[in-house]
Amino acid sequence: MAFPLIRDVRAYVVRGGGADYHDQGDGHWIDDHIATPMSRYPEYRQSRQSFGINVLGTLVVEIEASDGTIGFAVTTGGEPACYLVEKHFSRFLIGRSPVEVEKIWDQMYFGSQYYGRKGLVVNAISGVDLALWDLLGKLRQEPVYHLLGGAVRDELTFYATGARPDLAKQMGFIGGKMPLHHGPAEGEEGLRKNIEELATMRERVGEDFWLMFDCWMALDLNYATKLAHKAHEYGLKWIEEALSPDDYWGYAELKKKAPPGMLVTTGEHEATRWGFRMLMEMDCCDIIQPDVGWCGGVTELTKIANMADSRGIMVIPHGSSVYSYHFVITRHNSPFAEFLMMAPKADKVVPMFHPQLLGEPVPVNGKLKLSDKPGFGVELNREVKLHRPYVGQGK
Ligand SMILES: C[C@H](O)[C@H](O)CC(=O)C(=O)O
Ligand SMILES: [Mg+2]
Repeated sequence: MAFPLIRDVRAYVVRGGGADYHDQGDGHWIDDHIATPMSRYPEYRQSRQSFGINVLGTLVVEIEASDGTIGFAVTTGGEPACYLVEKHFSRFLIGRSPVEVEKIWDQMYFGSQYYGRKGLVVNAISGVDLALWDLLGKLRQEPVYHLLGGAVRDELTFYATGARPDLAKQMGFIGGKMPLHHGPAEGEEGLRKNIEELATMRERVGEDFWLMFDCWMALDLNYATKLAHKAHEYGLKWIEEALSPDDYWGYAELKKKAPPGMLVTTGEHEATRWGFRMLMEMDCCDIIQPDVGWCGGVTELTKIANMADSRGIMVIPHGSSVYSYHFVITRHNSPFAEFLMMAPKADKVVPMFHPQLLGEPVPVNGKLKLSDKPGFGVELNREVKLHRPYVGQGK
């Protein structure tokens, strides 16, 4: 089957929520005194926006084929990622067939390796990769999960991330992951408050509902170990991203020191097969949590997940809405998915990437059946303000 060639690649910045889900207005639970590596500075403790967590905004990548079909994707990366896509990566796409997914990924990665390898550059690569899969699905008139091998179960099952696991339970989710509010700089009192919050939630949700702490890279090994042992008493299911993503040695120790039965999870800020190989070979965690918009896209996530599968490690992708749903539904070692509660009070289910996607599906009673719409099954909401700061070498 002959495919139309790629004739244009466009990259835009969008502000206000969406894929940059930390870019929210005042009073949102996601910016309410959450422990971070910057919490050691009192002036950056109350709000993550104060140190610039939302400085980038969303990157939108559109790839247009010569028959006018457009694939698109959103991820975090904003203006610097637009520069990379338009000025560097578009050369590996324009005039090429959209079926060359592997070759295009390889050329983007190795063509930028001298300044890239992780972080923003891999976010930009991920955005292009996801837009390419969306284009392929739209050209073939098939959902991406068909292209990835087909569903291994009928529907997705979700846990919720947000400030109100008690409400998440009422909404049908299987568990609730709470942000950790106090880090090591807030001493014993902060530790006590963290445990009190867990104890309160445990009382509200009962014994069997999963409760987890998301520590967003804020802790050191000693604090994380103490927190894990104190939280064990209240049945904490997992302790997430307790340490810096670079501290593989710390994670390996934490996994040894965690109470029996408590899972150590990490990986949302890790990238590529090589980064995840390190986490797995060093026995850093029980569950890896790649973000498909940050780890290298679906092309790279497949390689990461295959490695994890061979080691009996679960892959529960971080957030990412439809981009992770189409992957999770195809994998036995991804038995459930994350849903980020983006309602400011975490009291209702709203689309995770609102307002950037049209037709974004959401769980109902904690479950979701994926549609058969082509690509990732969503359209770009053109009512949001799209800003194209650079123009590359397209039509
Ligand atoms: C709630 C966390 O601090 C963060 O904003 C989201 C995250 O790490 C997750 O969903 O996992
Ligand atoms: Mg997390």
